[in-house]
Amino acid sequence: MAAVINQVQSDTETTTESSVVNSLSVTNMDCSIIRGKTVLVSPNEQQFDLLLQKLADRLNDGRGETIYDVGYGDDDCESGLKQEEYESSVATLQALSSALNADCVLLRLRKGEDGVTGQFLVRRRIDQQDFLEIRVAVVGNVDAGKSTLLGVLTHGELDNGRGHARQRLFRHKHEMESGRTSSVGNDILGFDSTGNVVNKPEHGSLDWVKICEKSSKVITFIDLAGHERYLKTTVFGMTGHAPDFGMLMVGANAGIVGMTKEHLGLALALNVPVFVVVTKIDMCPPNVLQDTLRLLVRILKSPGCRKVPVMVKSPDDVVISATNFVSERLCPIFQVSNVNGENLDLLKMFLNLLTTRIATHDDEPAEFQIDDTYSVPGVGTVVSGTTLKGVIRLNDTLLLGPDPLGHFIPIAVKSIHRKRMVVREVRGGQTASFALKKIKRSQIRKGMVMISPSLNPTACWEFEGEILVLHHPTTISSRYQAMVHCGSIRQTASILSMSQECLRTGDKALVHFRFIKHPEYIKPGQRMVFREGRTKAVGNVVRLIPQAHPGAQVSRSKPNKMQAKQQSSSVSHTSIPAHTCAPSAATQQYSAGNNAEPGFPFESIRENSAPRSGRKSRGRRGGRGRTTTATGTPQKIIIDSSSVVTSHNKKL
Ligand SMILES: Nc1nc2c(ncn2[C@@H]2O[C@H](COP(=O)(O)OP(=O)(O)OP(=O)(O)O)[C@@H](O)[C@H]2O)c(=O)[nH]1
Repeated sequence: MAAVINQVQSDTETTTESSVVNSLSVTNMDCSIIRGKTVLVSPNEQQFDLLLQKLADRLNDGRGETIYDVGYGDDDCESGLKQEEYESSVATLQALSSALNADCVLLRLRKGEDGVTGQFLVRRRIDQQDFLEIRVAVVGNVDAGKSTLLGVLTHGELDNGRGHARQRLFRHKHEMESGRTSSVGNDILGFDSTGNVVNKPEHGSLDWVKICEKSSKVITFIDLAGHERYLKTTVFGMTGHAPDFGMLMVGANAGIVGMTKEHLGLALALNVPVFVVVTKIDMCPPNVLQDTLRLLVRILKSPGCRKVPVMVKSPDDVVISATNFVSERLCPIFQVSNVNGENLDLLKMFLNLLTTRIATHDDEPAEFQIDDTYSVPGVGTVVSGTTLKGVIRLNDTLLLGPDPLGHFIPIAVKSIHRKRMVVREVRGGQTASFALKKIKRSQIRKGMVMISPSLNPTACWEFEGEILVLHHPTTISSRYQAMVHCGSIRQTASILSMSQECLRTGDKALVHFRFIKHPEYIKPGQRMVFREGRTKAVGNVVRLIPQAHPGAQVSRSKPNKMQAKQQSSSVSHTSIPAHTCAPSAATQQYSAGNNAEPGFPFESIRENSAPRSGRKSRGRRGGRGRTTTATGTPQKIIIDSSSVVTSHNKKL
């Protein structure tokens, strides 16, 4: 055994990881010889090769990292090794890891009656050009401590309780003055291959390129606004920035107030797994903290939410919750203080163990959604966004569009940046900025895409979506105009017809939408959420209507009853082609939740006694009751009504 390990260790010095794996003559893996709890104790050469191949596959699947169990048999009752067996197993795992240019770190050691077991993080060592990227959307009510926590995590300095740590994160003068986040901001936290934080602020600011160069994994926090006034921006951050996870922040003293449930509902609707961070435990009386936690647990367990809350209090809890977090049902809860630093280590450890949810789809044609545009002096037009599929390389020519006429134009990628670092390629799941050749910024808008020409993209004016109304104060009927958010698309659309005459809270319907300004690039299967004031409906795109063209005008007059019946029956009887999508699990979950509890998933649970701090929902121009509707995930839809017509034909 020792000879095998020594052989592999000396190999490592002279061979690269790929050559080691390629040199393995493991064609048809017979995994039966590497089963059982003792397989790592003293593997023969063939077993070692198979173990190496298996670990390499697991690292590839996990984009450079995996959690490895030592001493566990195929059956739980078989687990546990003698101390010396365990030590030999760990030595083998270390040899396997270093043969693959990876580090191996103990996460959890258990000594039971049956023997010793361990869980290890195996992570590839730093590649200066590549790192695993995880996006975490940070949501929660105003003053929950979102910006403060990000300042503390990324800059490594505690807060003074009066907003010291958040100052570094604000992007606008008015944010510094008011202490309120109003825009979508990004902050990064890098971890090296052994799980240590690499952020080292120099003169108070962070050098993103240095962080990325030293990191095997980078967490990007999408810092969103807590105030109701900026909900539209927050929704855009959740839909357009494709977060892997949501971090819901709750101030321990204020409790579940204001936008907390709204943001939780939004994450649920978008199928984004959520973990909760309760802040300010240093200044919160124990009975108030207990009340907050009790209410939080009740909300998470409620029929509309159906989560399994887990209080994280020790490193073991972190490992258990992180390894099971892929399932959207688990909801870890952390209790931290940004002032005295209590439990921040547990949170960092959890962040270090998060794994990406978006598959790379490297072999598929490239798709990139644009969420922002810039004009950079000396560089030209720059677009930023998320690569949804495929690989985009320097000098690739992609199709950019759709323009107002629905056309896509060829465009060459002049340079690529990932987190301000110059790179030669980006792949699915990664955010990036591209400098584009020969195009003006004014020709590009958020919501456009850059697509591989092989996809032959077409723009769409009209589509059908299946929606479930979670809550609406009155009814939604045809001619309802609302803003649709779909991935990074944000545009007003009209409802042309519905499978029901009107929709009320708890209703599910097939709805025919039409964009009012320009066509968009959307696809069946995209998640949809409707928002009106607060999150009220979810759904997904079911079918695109290709024959619709810009000349087709949206009928503004209310159809008579007969027309409405005809319209509704034509929609409800529309046959859905094979390529269209079945209702998503989330829609069904909401549906189930709503059967039990019509309306907003948590409507029946009363907030705690703390008063709501948010203002009344008002439009940007202060108009009364400007309503909004929404949709969401890989590409999500949110409808934000600019004029809502009730069943009595009155504008709200
Ligand atoms: N004592 C104490 N104060 C905290 C803690 N976390 C944040 N604060 C304070 O709470 C206040 C609000 O924190 P912010 O980080 O601005 O809250 P926010 O959630 O980002 O608010 P918006 O950006 O408006 O959504 C600041 O004065 C912080 O110093 C904590 O753990 N303990």
